[in-house]
Amino acid sequence: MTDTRSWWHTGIRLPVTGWEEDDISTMSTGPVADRSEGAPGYLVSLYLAGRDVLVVGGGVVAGRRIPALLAAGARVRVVAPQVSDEVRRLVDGGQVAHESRPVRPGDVDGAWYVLAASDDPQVNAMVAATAERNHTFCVRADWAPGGSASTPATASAGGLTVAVVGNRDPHRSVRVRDALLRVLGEE
Ligand SMILES: C[C@@]1(CC(=O)O)c2cc3[nH]c(cc4nc(cc5[nH]c(cc(n2)[C@H]1CCC(=O)O)[C@@](C)(CC(=O)O)[C@@H]5CCC(=O)O)C(CC(=O)O)=C4CCC(=O)O)c(CCC(=O)O)c3CC(=O)O
Ligand SMILES: NC(=O)C1=CN([C@@H]2O[C@H](COP(=O)(O)OP(=O)(O)OC[C@H]3O[C@@H](n4cnc5c(N)ncnc54)[C@H](O)[C@@H]3O)[C@@H](O)[C@H]2O)C=CC1
Repeated sequence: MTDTRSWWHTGIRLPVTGWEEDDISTMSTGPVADRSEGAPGYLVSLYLAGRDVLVVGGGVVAGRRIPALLAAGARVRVVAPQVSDEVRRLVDGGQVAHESRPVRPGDVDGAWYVLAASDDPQVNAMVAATAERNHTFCVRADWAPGGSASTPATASAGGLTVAVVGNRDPHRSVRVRDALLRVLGEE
């Protein structure tokens, strides 16, 4: 049995403790709405040194993003039943903590930033909705409008970092990022 609480600006009901499959139907639209209205993101640079970051899922997307989190000094905790060889190497090397099990809502507690990168949309929806309730920014890897943050295509050169984020077109963002990197090289 799960206690639920109305969530003020969407009416979505979120579990206060525990999480059952049945809860998902009440939250699967994710935290929502404004994103589809085309408002641009407000760009910031997160200083994550010593701060807890939760990564849900330990596959291809997690493996691509965790190195950048570690480079920023984040304390990365991966919760996933299985991890890729790349993530396994980071776990074995002591660079990230890993809990080998399905994620639970309480895992979001205390995180400054969350990556919902499992391959199960319902799980990502639960994680994004729980992060929303906690006022923790969250990227949802399978369906960006359901999250509250996006991962830009980035590169650093000459003491500058460029970040390109578009409208869910990562290949275009990568092309523009690479073009900007050439400009940085000439600067
Ligand atoms: C919106 C955003 C939100 C976020 O996840 O943060 C998002 C969303 C989604 N991406 C999807 C697919 C892919 N994305 C990539 C690659 C990258 N995606 C990245 C960022 C972002 N991706 C965010 C902002 C993007 C922007 O607005 O510009 C990059 C730039 C940064 C990074 O990941 O580090 C990185 C390039 C890194 C580099 O090369 O340097 C690849 C290629 C690959 O994996 O090799 C594929 C495989 C398919 C393909 O090839 O097209 C899907 C569909 C998932 C599905 O099919 O279920 C969604 C979901 C959706 O659009 O809702
Ligand atoms: N945003 C982006 O840039 C991209 C997004 N995607 C999307 O992101 C998702 C993940 O993609 P990949 O990393 O390629 O998948 P993957 O199959 O490599 O890894 C999935 C991970 O999720 C974990 N997982 C499954 N159920 C879980 C649960 N209940 N709790 C915690 N972890 C759980 C698995 O153990 C595994 O570690 C997919 O849904 C895909 O659609 C895919 C490519 C790029």
